[in-house]
Amino acid sequence: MVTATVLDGKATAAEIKDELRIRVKALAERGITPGLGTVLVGADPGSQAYVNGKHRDCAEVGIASIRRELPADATPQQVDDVLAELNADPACHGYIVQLPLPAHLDTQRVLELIDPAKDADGLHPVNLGRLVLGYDGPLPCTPRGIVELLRRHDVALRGATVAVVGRGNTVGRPLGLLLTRRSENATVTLCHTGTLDLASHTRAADIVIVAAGVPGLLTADMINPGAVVVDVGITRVIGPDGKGRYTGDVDPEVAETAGALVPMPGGVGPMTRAMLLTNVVERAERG
Ligand SMILES: Nc1nc2c(c(=O)[nH]1)N[C@@H](CN(C=O)c1ccc(C(=O)N[C@@H](CCC(=O)O)C(=O)O)cc1)CN2
Repeated sequence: MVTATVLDGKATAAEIKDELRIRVKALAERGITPGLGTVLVGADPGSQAYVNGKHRDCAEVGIASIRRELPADATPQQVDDVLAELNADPACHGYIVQLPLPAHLDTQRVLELIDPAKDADGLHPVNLGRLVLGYDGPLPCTPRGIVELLRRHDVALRGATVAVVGRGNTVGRPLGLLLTRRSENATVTLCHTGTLDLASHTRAADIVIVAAGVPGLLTADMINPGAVVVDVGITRVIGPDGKGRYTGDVDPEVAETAGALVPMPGGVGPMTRAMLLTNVVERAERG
């Protein structure tokens, strides 16, 4: 039985898109149409679906879409050329390279070729460095989406103890940085595969955010009753019926012990998409 309050990321993302539509109209009055570019290498069905979703979102709020697709066996030079073209295109205010890239491409090298000013995902080392230093810049979309969702649902971060499970560069590590900024002022424990006795850290936390990519990792006995739990995990598993489905890092029984739950699906994913649009609109507003 779900007794936790469900923090609905889909509904909150819809609210944010309504707000963005108004900001995009104001930009149109100044003769500016924000443009989001996507670079997709290969034909992974999941990645194709995410990229399609991003362009649907753009159409909903009035952002122009710029799509670039390369075959799975694209050479590093072909990728470099596409990035150079988007870096130079004034109609493109920000763009993303859909991850994961095929194994023969060096992801870090590719991300470093993005003009930091057009880094809509906030994953360029310059922008991660700005986050470390507390300077303004595009923020990574998933961490930003989590903080925004908690803020809009009045989950107090100031003084809260937060256990973040996962130290990846796209979610866990930047999320720890975001939550410990002066404006958020949470106290964070960043847990990872080297953490001894994970449950002792999650049980001590007011808020537990799980981004480990391990289905069902967080079980009900690992949290303080009433804690706020955020499921960031999204792993494709094959069910007993032989069909693929996505599963989160939080065991369903957690919903009986947690005070509030950000579920998967319908939580962090839609917020990630909304933050991508926000990063592009902010960039266009800065001119
Ligand atoms: N360049 C990037 N690549 C990837 C990112 C990213 O932020 N930037 N994140 C993921 C994929 N992703 C966006 O690209 C993404 C994944 C899932 C969702 C989402 O809304 N999921 C749904 C559930 C699954 C579904 O219905 O398809 C949900 O949580 O409700 C949005 C975006 C890896 N690559």
